[in-house]
Amino acid sequence: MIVRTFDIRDVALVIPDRFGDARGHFSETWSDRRFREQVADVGFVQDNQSLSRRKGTVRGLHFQRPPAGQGKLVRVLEGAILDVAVDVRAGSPTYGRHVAARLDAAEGAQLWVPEGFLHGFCTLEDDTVVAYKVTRYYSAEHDAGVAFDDPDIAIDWPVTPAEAILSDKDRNLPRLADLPAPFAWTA
Ligand SMILES: Cc1cn([C@H]2C[C@H](O)[C@@H](COP(=O)(O)OP(=O)(O)O[C@H]3O[C@@H](C)C(=O)[C@@H](O)[C@H]3O)O2)c(=O)[nH]c1=O
Repeated sequence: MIVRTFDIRDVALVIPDRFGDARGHFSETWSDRRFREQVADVGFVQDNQSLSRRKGTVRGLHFQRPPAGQGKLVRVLEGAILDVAVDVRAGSPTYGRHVAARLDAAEGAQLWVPEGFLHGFCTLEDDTVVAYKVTRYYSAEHDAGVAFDDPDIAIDWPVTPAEAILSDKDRNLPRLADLPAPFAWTA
């Protein structure tokens, strides 16, 4: 397993080993022991999966407010995404900055998005299936988000705001600066 780090502390790109043979390949996509030792000492309680039918679908930027904050380990089963994590930990030297990584089914790379980050993605192909493990259960009352095209965050999405396919909920999210407190984590 290869673990790549970024300028923003605690986010990581995880590339599991793949063992290929004449049939195809085999991969341990997550191991509790290895993940705790090499990436983050966290446990996961829920697995999520979404299908986005159209290329250019944007989901995000989402998070759950404390105390229901979630770390997410994101991977792609079919298709490809640009996956984004935005640091919103109060006091973090990289507050408001983000990392963006291409995740696709062909390579099998995963993005570790810790608690205290907004998360979102844009599909790069039709019929893209995203799967992710989360460290806390879904809580509708703590569910919150920030506009994917917030100019203060300035993510270089592969689609324009007019082209992006969004849920009604995501179309009406506030900017980070306008997010009602309390929302922040301490770095
Ligand atoms: C996220 C989630 C949603 N739901 C329900 C609520 C709603 O009726 C339906 C669709 O929810 P949403 O529109 O929020 O789904 P979606 O826009 O795909 O939300 C997801 O986006 C990505 C970027 C994330 O990071 C996730 O944590 C999650 O926020 O599924 C659950 O039952 N459990 C869950 O864990």
